[in-house]
Amino acid sequence: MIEVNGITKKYGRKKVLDGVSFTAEKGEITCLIGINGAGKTTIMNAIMSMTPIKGGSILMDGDEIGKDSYEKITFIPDAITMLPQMSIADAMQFMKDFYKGWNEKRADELLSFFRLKQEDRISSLSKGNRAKANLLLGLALDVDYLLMDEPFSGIDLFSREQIAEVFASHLVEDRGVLITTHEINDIEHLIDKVVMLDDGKVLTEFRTEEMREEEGKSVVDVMREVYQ
Ligand SMILES: Nc1ncnc2c1ncn2[C@@H]1O[C@H](COP(=O)(O)OP(=O)(O)OP(=O)(O)O)[C@@H](O)[C@H]1O
Repeated sequence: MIEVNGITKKYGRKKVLDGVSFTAEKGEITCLIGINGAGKTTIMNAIMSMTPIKGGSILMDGDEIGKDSYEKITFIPDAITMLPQMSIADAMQFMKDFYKGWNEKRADELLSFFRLKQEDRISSLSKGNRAKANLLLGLALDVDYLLMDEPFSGIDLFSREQIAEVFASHLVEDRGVLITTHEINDIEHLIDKVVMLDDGKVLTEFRTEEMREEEGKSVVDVMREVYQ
């Protein structure tokens, strides 16, 4: 489990995270929802130790996050970080050379699942295929937790559906997924837990099934109540 306990972050005098706490369990998809500037990316960066936090703590499976955590977690940013002149095959080879946890079998499976061609250059890919290649590179790593920043951002309906399908498949298996998204409609049925943020604070945190069964509300219903 990833436990975020009361983290605080300031940029200059501006408090961008103000005592944020939530948990993300293994085997579940947890979704961070919030309007632009709510603090979603800053939380992801804090979990990956890419930005220092001022107060609070972040634990993974009971231990404070540190350099050993990188064996267990990966961050898939909203844009592919590979050089444009690389082919998908080059990018996969790069990952294989640099990451112990590269799972070649899963990478090949993802390649055919997304119908990507190894020989295609990153620069020649459509936005949707670039997002899929980006996901492939992260999902093929044998880690327990996957952090994904806006995997659906700016891509067409069919690509979004295909990406959503991967979340429901064995390719994610029993790993813990923490995702930020605005495109809640495509994955609402797949999400186990929602954390709604505004202005650096958690407004509400709930399990989607409980919300549906006990209050008869969808995630979008709760979003309307909370943000409007
Ligand atoms: N390097 C930085 N320097 C100063 N302020 C920053 C920096 N990075 C982020 N911020 C501010 O921190 C706040 C939270 O930003 P963050 O990117 O985490 O939000 P977000 O919820 O991910 O937004 P978006 O949906 O637009 O990606 C915003 O007000 C942003 O302007």
